[in-house]
Amino acid sequence: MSRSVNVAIIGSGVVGSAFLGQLKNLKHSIHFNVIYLAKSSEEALFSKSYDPVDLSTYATAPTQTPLSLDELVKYLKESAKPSILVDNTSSVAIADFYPTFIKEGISIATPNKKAFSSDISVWNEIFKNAELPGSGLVYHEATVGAALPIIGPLKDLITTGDKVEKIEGIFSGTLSYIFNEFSTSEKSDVKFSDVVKVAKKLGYTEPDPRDDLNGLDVARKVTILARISGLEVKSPTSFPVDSLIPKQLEGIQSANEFLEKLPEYDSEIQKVKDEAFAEGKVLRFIGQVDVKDNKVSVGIGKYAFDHPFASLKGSDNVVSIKTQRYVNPLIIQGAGAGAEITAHGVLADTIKIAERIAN
Ligand SMILES: NC(=O)C1=CN([C@@H]2O[C@H](COP(=O)(O)OP(=O)(O)OC[C@H]3O[C@@H](n4cnc5c(N)ncnc54)[C@H](OP(=O)(O)O)[C@@H]3O)[C@@H](O)[C@H]2O)C=CC1
Ligand SMILES: N[C@@H](CC=O)C(=O)O
Ligand code: NA
Repeated sequence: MSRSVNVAIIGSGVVGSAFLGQLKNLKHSIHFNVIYLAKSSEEALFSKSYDPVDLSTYATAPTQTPLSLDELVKYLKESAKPSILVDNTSSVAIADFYPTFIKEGISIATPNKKAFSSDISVWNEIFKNAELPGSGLVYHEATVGAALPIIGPLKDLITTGDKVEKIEGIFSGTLSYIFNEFSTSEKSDVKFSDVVKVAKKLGYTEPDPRDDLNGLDVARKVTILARISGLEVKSPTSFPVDSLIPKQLEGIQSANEFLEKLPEYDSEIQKVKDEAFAEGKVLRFIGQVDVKDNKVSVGIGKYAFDHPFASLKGSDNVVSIKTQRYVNPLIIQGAGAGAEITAHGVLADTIKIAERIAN
């Protein structure tokens, strides 16, 4: 008989619905039995008898109120098979519950950065519990650079005895696009506020572009990489993070009003771009982890026209990892955001877990 696992999925937004599509079409020797699907915080599909959720009809099938997280733990523990929780939300409440899921033997695959990049106490509890006998596994490759292989290879290097010296990269698909368009090796008069508006129109930004421009998303990714590399980063606000939101616009309520007023501040960032251009450099929004000097930072950096970061295209991410073994840094580059790209990273993690726990 083929091996199988039970799967509980939370969230069916941009990444979640792509994940459900890929899982529906998955061909694998292990059977993935979806016994719980919370489509949103209001609607869930599950049954007391653990009948599989039909992924062809989930969008229109009748729903129930989701289980509380305590109830979900109980429901999964009482199912006859090992279980994987796939968290495709950005919920802090769910992230704060990861230590409990793991302690109770439920494994986690997720692109949700919150648990790994908030207060260090949650991180410590997750990885302390993951060492307990019978605990669940935790895979979160898609929390940095979507499916790009960053976390897995970094952990492999460290586990096998390498020492990370410096990690530097462009970790935001949105800010990559914005700076790749705004600051180029060709002279251009394109305005920062216009590029932000186009990025929003193309669907690259968060619904409120300030959630990209404030640098916090990059700070979260950098926090994760710094912690894996051995630095005790307290939180994503415990180190310098440059915000691209002009000080004068910080108090504004609506995203639309913010976008209307942003052109008034174009000259500030234009000046920085022109100065860089005069030096033969472009601007890029980068995250840096300097393990040797115990320093983490997020902000605008200047790179020579012939530097690999300067020739980045579209919304690609790029990460440079310098270690004792990789004296010439290991460079990982490619799409670091998007529904299908992120979903396949989460599904690949789900499969990796299943290969270890299915019975
Ligand atoms: N989009 C991308 O390119 C990338 C995304 N990620 C990460 O992936 C995660 C998902 O992103 P994305 O799909 O874009 O975000 P969305 O906002 O599109 O989707 C999140 C979904 O989660 C649902 N949700 C929130 N809380 C709960 C809950 N308690 N129970 C059930 N459902 C809930 C929301 O529904 P509702 O609000 O209606 O309850 C929403 O549909 C995030 O953590 C994001 O940071 C990572 C890499 C790239
Ligand atoms: N908004 C993020 C998406 C995933 O983390 C990005 O632009 O990279
Ligand atoms: Na990744």
